[in-house]
Amino acid sequence: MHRRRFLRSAGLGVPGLAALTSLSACKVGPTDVNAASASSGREQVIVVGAGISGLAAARHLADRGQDVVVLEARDRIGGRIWTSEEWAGVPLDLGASWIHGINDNPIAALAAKARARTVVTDPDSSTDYLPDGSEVDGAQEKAMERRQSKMEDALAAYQDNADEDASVRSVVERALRWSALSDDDKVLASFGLNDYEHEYSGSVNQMSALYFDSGADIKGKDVLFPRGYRQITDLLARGLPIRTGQVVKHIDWNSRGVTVGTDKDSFHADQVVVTLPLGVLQSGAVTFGPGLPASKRTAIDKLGMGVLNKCYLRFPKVFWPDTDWMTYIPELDKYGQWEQWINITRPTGQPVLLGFNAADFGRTIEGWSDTQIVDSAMGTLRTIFGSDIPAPVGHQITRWASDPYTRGSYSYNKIGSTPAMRDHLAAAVGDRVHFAGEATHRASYQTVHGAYLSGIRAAKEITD
Ligand SMILES: Cc1cc2nc3c(=O)[nH]c(=O)nc-3n(C[C@H](O)[C@H](O)[C@H](O)COP(=O)(O)OP(=O)(O)OC[C@H]3O[C@@H](n4cnc5c(N)ncnc54)[C@H](O)[C@@H]3O)c2cc1C
Repeated sequence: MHRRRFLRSAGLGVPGLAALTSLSACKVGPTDVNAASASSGREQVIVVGAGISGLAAARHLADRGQDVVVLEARDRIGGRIWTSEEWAGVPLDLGASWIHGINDNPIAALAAKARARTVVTDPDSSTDYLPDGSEVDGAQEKAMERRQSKMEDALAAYQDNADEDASVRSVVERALRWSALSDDDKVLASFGLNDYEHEYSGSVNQMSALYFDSGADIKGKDVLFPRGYRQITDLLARGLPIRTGQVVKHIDWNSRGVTVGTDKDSFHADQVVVTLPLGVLQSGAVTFGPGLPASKRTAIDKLGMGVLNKCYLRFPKVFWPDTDWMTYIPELDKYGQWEQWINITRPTGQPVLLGFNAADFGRTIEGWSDTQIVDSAMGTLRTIFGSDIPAPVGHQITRWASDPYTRGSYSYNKIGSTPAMRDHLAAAVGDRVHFAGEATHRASYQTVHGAYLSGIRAAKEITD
């Protein structure tokens, strides 16, 4: 989730529209994705995974006349794009919400093609609350901005001068002379550290100070989809042969071709595009024969898979301000808990709040029951808005780290990793096995557009 309100970001620029594939020349007519052929014949290309990168690759290949089949473990497409229809008339995104930076963003072009309505959210439209629930005033906000600039300057100086990596936390604590800070100052600085965790999904104890922000800068406004992000994946998937409920177990290749074995079938093709999330690759749930090159195995081991979880709460009425964001600065013993909230009322017209939890706390609460999570969220909301606020009438909660088909939310740069490792992750093996997915995009990892562009890149390795 990219929301740099207090912090400046530096970067390289988002890749342009050139890669946007044509949607007009579907090779196969419109079909229900689940109704694709049940045979396991030989295709030219197998795509593993029906997330945005796999769909982008398959779309590109099918539009250029390749026989392609997409194998997807889940009973739905979209992967980390997942629009819940559980509450009638209120589609909610449990994975990605935003197009981050609409300027030159291929997803913005797809949204226009899908005629999908978007709503801008403004990181500066925010109400911020202190540990006791009182609102941050102008002077306090200025002080926070100064502190956070200091943190960012310390990290930038480290990147310029250090030749050894260290954690974001250790560099910041050293620069702020942590042990000499008052508890109040530590509370504010901790809030700043957790902001990095919400942006990059890794723990600041493990995030690389040298490379945590190595990705591209976000250009333009952030927009979200009141009718859900699935409009984008549905558009890309139209007419593609997609086999859902196929859990890939092994991918083997030799000079004659590729065999992909699932829990049900065996598929054969000339080439395969693998879009398994980094967390799945790390888990070893899918084996590769005759084995992956050492550089790719190192990249899989060293890059980090972070966590960002969502908790939607639906109330009988609105009791919060009409800013897009609300932030809460907790006491030190509640580090990282319920610090960031977004007001879903404006996009949906419904009294719904969305609370985020990232990194360690985001991971910890996956072991809690829904009731425990909602109680914990309500504790923070009651501190801010008082004990007489209504109880929620519904909730929807994600547990991305426990999900066997992603094992985390998105990749981040962990101590010991380097940006070049993303290129190693992306590299084809033996001209038969191609790799895509958000973690393989050096400039725009962590994003939908990065994943999309990686799928196009992998497909072009086959067609160009
Ligand atoms: C909570 C959350 C919020 C986010 N917010 C944003 C945002 O606002 N904006 C943004 O740009 N990005 C956001 N992201 C990141 C974005 O969602 C991802 O970068 C992007 O969707 C990843 O696409 P992908 O194709 O690489 O992977 P995925 O979408 O994960 O696709 C991989 C596919 O492979 C399938 N698969 C896994 N294992 C197997 C197997 N063994 N056999 C067969 N299939 C398998 C999975 O089911 C999945 O469908 C968010 C992510 C999360 C989790």
